[in-house]
Amino acid sequence: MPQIQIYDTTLRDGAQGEGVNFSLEDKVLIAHRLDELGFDYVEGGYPLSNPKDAEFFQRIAARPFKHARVCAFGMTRRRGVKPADDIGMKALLDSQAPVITIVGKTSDFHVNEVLSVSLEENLSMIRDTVAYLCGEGREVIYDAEHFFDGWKANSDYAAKTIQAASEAGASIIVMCDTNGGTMPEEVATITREASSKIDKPLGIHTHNDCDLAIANSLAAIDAGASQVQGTINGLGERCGNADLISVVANLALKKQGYQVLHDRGVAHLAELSRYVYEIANMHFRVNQPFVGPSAFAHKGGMHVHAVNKVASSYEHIDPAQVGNERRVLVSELSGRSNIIALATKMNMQDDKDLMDRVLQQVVDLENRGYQFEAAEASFELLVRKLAGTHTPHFELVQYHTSVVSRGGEPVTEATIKLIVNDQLRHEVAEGDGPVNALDAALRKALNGLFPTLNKMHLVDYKVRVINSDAATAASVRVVIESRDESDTWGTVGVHENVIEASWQALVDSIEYKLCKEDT
Ligand SMILES: CC(=O)SCCNC(=O)CCNC(=O)[C@H](O)C(C)(C)COP(=O)(O)OP(=O)(O)OC[C@H]1O[C@@H](n2cnc3c(N)ncnc32)[C@H](O)[C@@H]1OP(=O)(O)O
Ligand SMILES: CC(=O)C(=O)O
Repeated sequence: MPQIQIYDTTLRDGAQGEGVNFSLEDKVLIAHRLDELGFDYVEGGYPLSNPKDAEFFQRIAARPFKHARVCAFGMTRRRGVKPADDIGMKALLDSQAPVITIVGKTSDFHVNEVLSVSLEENLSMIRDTVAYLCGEGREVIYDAEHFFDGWKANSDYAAKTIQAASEAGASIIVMCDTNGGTMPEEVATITREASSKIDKPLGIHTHNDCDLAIANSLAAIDAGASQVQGTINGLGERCGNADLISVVANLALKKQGYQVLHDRGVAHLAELSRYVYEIANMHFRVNQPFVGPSAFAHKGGMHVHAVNKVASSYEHIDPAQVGNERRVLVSELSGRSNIIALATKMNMQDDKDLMDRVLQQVVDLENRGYQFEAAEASFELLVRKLAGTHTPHFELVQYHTSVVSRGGEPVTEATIKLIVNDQLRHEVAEGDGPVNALDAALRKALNGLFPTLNKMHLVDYKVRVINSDAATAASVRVVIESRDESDTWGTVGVHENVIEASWQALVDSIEYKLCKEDT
């Protein structure tokens, strides 16, 4: 079975994506995670570009990878300069990286119009650079920039560029669809043509400008490429690079005959994807294939009915194969099967009368603007309340919020009166806004009695107007996402008053946490 090398460039090409900015610490953490999961190459950055990228390689040298080879990225020598005198070469060698990835021009158009050198000088730049770095004992991977565009425009010249790199000692020639505009059938044809021109293996590096980066990567592999470059979650310049999460999952689970990473790596793809989003401080792409929270989320009543009988009826793989999980969503599109599937977690699925009442209540509440898809914790509390098994941990007597501005920064305050364990608790707190102040006052009133609340915090707060034609009398829906050390959960509140809607979602969030601790 051919082994396909997985080359990650999240830390270099991924960092070229808009809004992506990794600290040195972030880069080191991600790099080690990739190594643990069996990635073959990890490109750490461009040492000439900035001190952070240069330092990255020192950090990896101090704590080397177990499996992966670390690569430093750079371009061919500058025009008219000997490699030994080129500051780019010096930075690459100083990085001590055992692998150096060199990008060079393939397209005569780019050589003439962008680099502004003769076609011959570009060939010398490629040859000299690769030979010099190989002579210094490094493995050199050659990234042929604008490879497919160059090949279509002038295949003779494009072939000469990769022959120069190959003959100078590059270990692999990587065909780059730099502008992301190539179609899969062109990738396949050109890969076959290119492989007849050199006796080195080929790799593929694609961009997603036509939403074809993954298809193009797979097309090249089917046509004989043995390395695929890409990034976690498809981060990268413009529309991004090929998403290695999907590339790996497709190679390991959908296509026959390829070996990638090792089993442990494939089963941890969901975790890896979320880890990188978390470190990059980006939101998950909910419908991201294989690993997104919605990738195996079933909403339509007929789907859930079938999945409850045979999971494969609406799932192309078992979600556990990539470390994801099946979810059943509750909404106005639900049938009894959705409710039963969720109530199974609470062991209440056999109470048919209860299931009917829950379904009725969900449909009524959704009609009033509630949504339970992102508020599974509110749904669980609803089921417990209808079943008569929920004992609230506290009871509201009253809350009050105020915002006072005397021309400067407004001061927001909340007071709260609660009955907890038959005692009246009365607390006041300030906050950035009314919801933050309410949250602070509520915690003040409860923390002493329920210390586990210290471990929970709100991670997201969303407000949405749900019947906008009613102008200021419109209802709003508030969805709060909360987290503790092990779980994330969503709660919902709906009211004409945003504070009351927030309060409902806040109370559900805290009640859910306390119920979780009771069981
Ligand atoms: C397809 C890719 O993604 S390649 C990677 C792209 N990534 C980045 O550019 C991020 C890191 N880059 C950087 O930090 C900077 O661009 C540096 C340090 C590399 C260079 O900075 P500067 O010297 O200020 O040059 P600048 O970025 O303005 O322009 C690029 C220069 O490289 C030259 N160049 C471009 N490609 C190549 C190449 N393959 N070989 C040699 N020179 C090249 C250009 O002609 C230009 O030089 P010129 O101004 O003498 O014509
Ligand atoms: C090398 C590279 O990042 C590209 O050509 O897209």
